[in-house]
Amino acid sequence: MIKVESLTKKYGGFTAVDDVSFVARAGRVTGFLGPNGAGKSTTMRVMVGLTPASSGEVTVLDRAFADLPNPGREVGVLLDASAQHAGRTGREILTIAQRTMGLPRGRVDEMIERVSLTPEEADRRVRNYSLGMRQRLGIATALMGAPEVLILDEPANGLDPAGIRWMRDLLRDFADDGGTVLLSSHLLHEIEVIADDLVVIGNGRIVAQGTKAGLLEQAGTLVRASHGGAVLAQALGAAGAEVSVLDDGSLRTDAAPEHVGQVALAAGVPLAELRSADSAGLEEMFLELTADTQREGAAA
Ligand SMILES: Nc1ncnc2c1ncn2[C@@H]1O[C@H](COP(=O)(O)OP(=O)(O)OP(=O)(O)O)[C@@H](O)[C@H]1O
Repeated sequence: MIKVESLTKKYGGFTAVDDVSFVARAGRVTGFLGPNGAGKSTTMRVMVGLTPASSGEVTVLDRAFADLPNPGREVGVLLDASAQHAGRTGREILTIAQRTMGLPRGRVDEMIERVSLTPEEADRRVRNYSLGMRQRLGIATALMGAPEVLILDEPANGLDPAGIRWMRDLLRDFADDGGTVLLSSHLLHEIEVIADDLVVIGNGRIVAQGTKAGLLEQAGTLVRASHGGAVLAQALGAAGAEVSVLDDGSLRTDAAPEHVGQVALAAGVPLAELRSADSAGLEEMFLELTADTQREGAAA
């Protein structure tokens, strides 16, 4: 389990992480989601003792990371796949990790195989690795000590579609075996398939958190009128529903689809589409929640 309590991180006068609290539980994959610069990496860096907190605290398995006697055996960390000595081979990097953690030598080959690097690739210098190969090497290092917790910053970066599926399966199995997985992404679709819980951050603040199912429910209903969208929005508002207008002119509302259908019928508005919000609805909600932090000013 990872517990973040009222964490604040300031760089001079700038608050990168602002009173953030959440828990990543054992047996579950927690997706840490937010646009570029939202504060995900900073939170994770504090988590593993690379950056001191300005206030608040983070515990991993009920202890501060610095107090874990052999951290690699308890927490697997992948923050920056490129932060490796470029002149070393993948095998050398894994061997250093294996020795530091006091593990049997055979563990290196086991991990190389686990992340599907070929022996020839493992003997190549990291400067010649593709980004996807670096990620695989980083995941191999993180898994080396058979930890209970995985903390991964944007692990899907650079992986091809088959690699992304491979990683999903790996993380799913890890959580199903009772492990805790926290993984960050700026792309909802990248983690929503695998995450059980989501923590959404924007501008250093948590803007939503909960189970994926609960957040999907909150994402409500999507409705698109053939014409008369404004009339429908007004009628839904008059019926006590919350309504927001999306970029394509469709509406997102907290009213149930059945209720929306009744309101549309009463208002004489023909519908082109009516459905419970699925992942597209979650994406819209994510964009709305973090709208003021999106550089492109996306969302309604
Ligand atoms: N050492 C530092 N000094 C000053 N500001 C920093 C420092 N490290 C991070 N920041 C700022 O803190 C904010 C949060 O950065 P962070 O890297 O945590 O975001 P992120 O959510 O991981 O973004 P991305 O998805 O782009 O990786 C950014 O505005 C960043 O510029």
